[in-house]
Amino acid sequence: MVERVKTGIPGFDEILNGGIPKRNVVLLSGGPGTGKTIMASQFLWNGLQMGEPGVYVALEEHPVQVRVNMKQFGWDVKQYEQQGVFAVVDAFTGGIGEAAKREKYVVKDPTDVGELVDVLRTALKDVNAMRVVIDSVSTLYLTKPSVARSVIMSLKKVLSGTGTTSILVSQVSVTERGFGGPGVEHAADGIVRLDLDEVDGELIRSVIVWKMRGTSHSLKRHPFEITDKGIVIYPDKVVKTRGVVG
Ligand SMILES: Nc1ncnc2c1ncn2[C@@H]1O[C@H](COP(=O)(O)OP(=O)(O)OP(=O)(O)O)[C@@H](O)[C@H]1O
Repeated sequence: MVERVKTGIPGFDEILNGGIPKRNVVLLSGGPGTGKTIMASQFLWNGLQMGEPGVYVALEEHPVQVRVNMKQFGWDVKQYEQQGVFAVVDAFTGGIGEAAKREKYVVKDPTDVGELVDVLRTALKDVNAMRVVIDSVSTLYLTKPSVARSVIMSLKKVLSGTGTTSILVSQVSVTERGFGGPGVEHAADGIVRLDLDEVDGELIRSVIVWKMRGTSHSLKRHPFEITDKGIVIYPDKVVKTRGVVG
């Protein structure tokens, strides 16, 4: 039987038939404001509650902001950082600024994937990470799409070498049907896509598991909500092209 990592996100483990197969590198893809960062943070926080250490690689936001954002959902990671079971890798500031000086894991040149991999490897080892989030991988190849696959493969090597299960956040534009480009999509073990669609004058959130190596899973598009406790997916409901059918 395949070993699984429970996301603990209400409804998500159900549509994954029990959770993400261990060691999978999952691309979490979606347009702006679809809930990628919240879902990825919730995955890490739930891991901490289950005694599974984690690492958050911040490429899009200041590490201080990452902690503030998580706290808004009641996910205060401070004590876990102090205990050494959670780490934020700062791949955002380049070490510039007063707040950045207090960060333990800093990537001096965030465009240098080699340096990022080295700092990540240290953080993974220090906290004995079982879960990792990279938010977002798109930042690493935005200006050079041709290197996307090699970037993902370098990350995959360090991640699978340590036995972690990971979520790589992938940003796509509102109109894009794909998940972040062919190199990335084929290299990932799983693809989960979040969407935000206007239906009858209202934005509807939905999630679909496009692929997940090592398991069967729901092939349906399920509605979800963002609450003040995080994401809640409705596994018994399906979103059709227009409107929600219960
Ligand atoms: N407490 C909350 N309750 C309900 N919805 C919220 C709450 N906080 C944030 N949201 C919703 O979540 C959205 C942001 O989610 P998130 O930051 O995860 O998006 P994202 O997919 O990472 O976007 P981007 O790629 O633009 O960074 C907001 O636009 C808002 O609609």
